[in-house]
Formats: sequence, C-alpha cells, structure tokens
Amino acid sequence: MTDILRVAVIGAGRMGVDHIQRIHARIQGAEVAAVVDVDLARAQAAIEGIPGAVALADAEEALNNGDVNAVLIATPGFLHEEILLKALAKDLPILCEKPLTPDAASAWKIVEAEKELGHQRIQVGFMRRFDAEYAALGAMIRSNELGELLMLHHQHRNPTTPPGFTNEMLINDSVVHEFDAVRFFTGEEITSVQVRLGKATRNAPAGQHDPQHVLIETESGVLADVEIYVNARFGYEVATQASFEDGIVNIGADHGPYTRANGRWGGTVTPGFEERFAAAYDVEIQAWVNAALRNGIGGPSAWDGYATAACCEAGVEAQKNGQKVPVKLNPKPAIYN
Ligand SMILES: NC(=O)c1ccc[n+]([C@@H]2O[C@H](COP(=O)([O-])OP(=O)(O)OC[C@H]3O[C@@H](n4cnc5c(N)ncnc54)[C@H](O)[C@@H]3O)[C@@H](O)[C@H]2O)c1
Ligand SMILES: O[C@H]1[C@H](O)[C@@H](O)[C@H](O)[C@@H](O)[C@H]1O
Repeated sequence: MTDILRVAVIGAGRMGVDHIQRIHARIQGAEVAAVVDVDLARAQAAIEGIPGAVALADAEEALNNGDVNAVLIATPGFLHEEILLKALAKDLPILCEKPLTPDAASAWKIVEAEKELGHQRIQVGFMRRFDAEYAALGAMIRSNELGELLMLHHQHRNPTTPPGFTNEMLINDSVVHEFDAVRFFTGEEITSVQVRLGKATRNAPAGQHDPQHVLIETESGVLADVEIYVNARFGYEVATQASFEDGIVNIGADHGPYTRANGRWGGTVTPGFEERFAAAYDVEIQAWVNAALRNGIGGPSAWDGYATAACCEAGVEAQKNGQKVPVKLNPKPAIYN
C-alpha cells in the first residue's frame, strides 16, 4: 500500500504527452516519476518542468527503477503485450491505453497472466465510459426508463490519420472504442461483426479504404452500426444515437457554446480527441489512481481488452470477406466477475 503513485509513462507521443501533463497538473495522488521513449529526446522534452522525473529510453529500466510504483502504457498497440507482461510480473498497477493488444491470442495471454497473478492490475484506456454523456446514456439504458434499447447508431470521424495508419487500424485502433461502447451500453458481449466497404473518399492515403460501415450484433440481438471515417477533414466527431422502445437519445453530436455574432450563428467542432475527451481522460486517470491506491482498478479491465480484441479480429476478417463473422470468446476467468 502506498499513498502516492509514482508513474512511469511509456511512450511520449501524442497520447503519452497528454497524460503526462494531466498527471502533473490535474490528477491527485499521482506524480510522473519517469518518462520512457525510444526517442530519448521526446522523453526529455516531456519531463521539462516536472521536478523529480527522469527520462529514459528503455521501459525495462523504468520498471526496475525503485522510484516507480505504477505504469501508464502509451506506446502503439502492437507493442503493449511485452510491457504489460513485464509490468504484471512486478505486480504494478497498470493503465494501458487502448487497444490492450491488437489480436485475441495476445490479449488472452495477458488475461491468463493476470489470472495467474490472482487479482486485477490492468485498467484499459477506454475513456468514453468516463465521458459525462456516455455515462448518462449508460444509466438511462440500465434504468429502462425509455423501455428496451433496440439499436445504436455510431459516428466516429477523425480529421486525418497519422503516417502508418493501416486499413486494419480503422478497426483495431478506432472501432475498438465502439466495440467497448456497445458492450458498456448493453452489458452484453458482441456475437458478430460485419464490415461493408462502400464508396471511398479520395482523401484517404494509399491502402486505406475510408469510410467503412461496421455492423455489430449483441447477445440479445441489439444491432449497432458504426460509420468509421478517419479522413473526414472537417474535425473530430464521436456521436451516438440510441433507439429505445419509447424514445430516441442523441449524445456527442454538437458542441457549445453556441454563439450569434457578426451575422452568423453556431457552435464549434473539436479538432481532435484531446479536446473532445479532455474531461473524460481526466476522470478516467483519476479513477485509475484512486483505485490503484487501494490495490484495485477503476474502469475497464483486461477482460474488456480481450473481448474487444476478439471483436477487432473478427472485424479485420470481415473487412476482407464482407461476411458476418462470429466473435468467439474463451470462458471468463472468475477474477473478472
Ligand atoms: N484513448 C484514446 O482516445 C487514444 C488516443 C490516441 C492514442 N491512443 C492510444 O495510445 C497509444 C499511443 O498512441 P499515440 O497516438 O500517442 O502514438 P504516437 O505514435 O504519437 O506515440 C507513440 C510513442 O511511443 C514511442 N515508442 C515506440 N516504441 C517504443 C518503445 N519500445 N518503448 C518506448 N517508447 C516507444 C514512440 O517513439 C512515440 O513517441 C496507442 O495505443 C493508441 O491507440 C488512445
Ligand atoms: O488512437 C485514436 C484514438 O483512440 C481516438 O480516440 C480515436 O478516435 C481514433 O480513431 C484513434 O485512431
């Protein structure tokens, strides 16, 4: 038991730097102890103005540093497995950015390692669960106040993608959020995924088919569709419309404040996820810290990471064959009940 988390942030890229600033400036009960990046200059730049933090080029060095007692993983998804296994072996609290890992077999290895440890140490960075509107819609669904939830319609639009963003990453890196959202809203597992590739934008880089239409089905037959459109140019938008027996609910579609000035009226479009989900990331990281200080986790688990990785794997197969691909899950270990 400790009264302060001394966090090693692994990966000082776009998301890592955002989390470093948040832990340093806004989060209670945690401090940045180390920042690791293979590009040491990035790590050094990221610790500027953070007293007591060290910059390192190797994650293992941070895990062996006696001043570190927690880990936040913000490297690209295909690198998560190795760091997760090493951090679990040291029984450290872990916040792992999504995806847990990009495929079901590697995600299952993580679940098995945690099962072996005997308690949950990994929280996965599905921050939408901490967004006020997501939380409110989740509560409405559970209360049944509008009757049964029947369908979910998701829009997930990014302005552009970074270099190296493959066609598979539209599913593994982006739609993974909707897989988690659908599971969160319905409290059910996803049973199948289908992907349709329609007319594509000229603005997508070579190798990416954009946009794509993803159809998801849950255990009770709730249907969810996702428009994933990652070169939409106009800004960043993540929105959902939920159809109930007795009403329709929209979240995330527009952003105030609404202004009338200079002969025009309107609101704003957020440029990226940092702005759209700023408050949600703060709540997410604070929940992780609070729980980690009590030796627990405060949000989505490695099981959620595994279940969504299985959906991603089905989604990537469905991208190729256009068919409805079943999602198969191993039995849930008791530590996740
Ligand atoms: N929750 C969200 O909304 C959200 C948003 C963006 C990114 N992410 C996730 O965060 C993670 C990072 O994404 P990003 O956009 O910040 O990527 P990025 O490419 O901007 O940054 C990744 C950083 O990791 C470093 N790195 C690579 N290999 C490393 C290694 N072996 N050890 C240490 N550092 C290494 C790179 O040099 C780079 O600085 C991904 O898993 C991504 O899916 C989540
Ligand atoms: O890694 C990012 C991040 O997870 C964002 O939240 C999502 O909107 C993007 O599509 C994805 O590429």
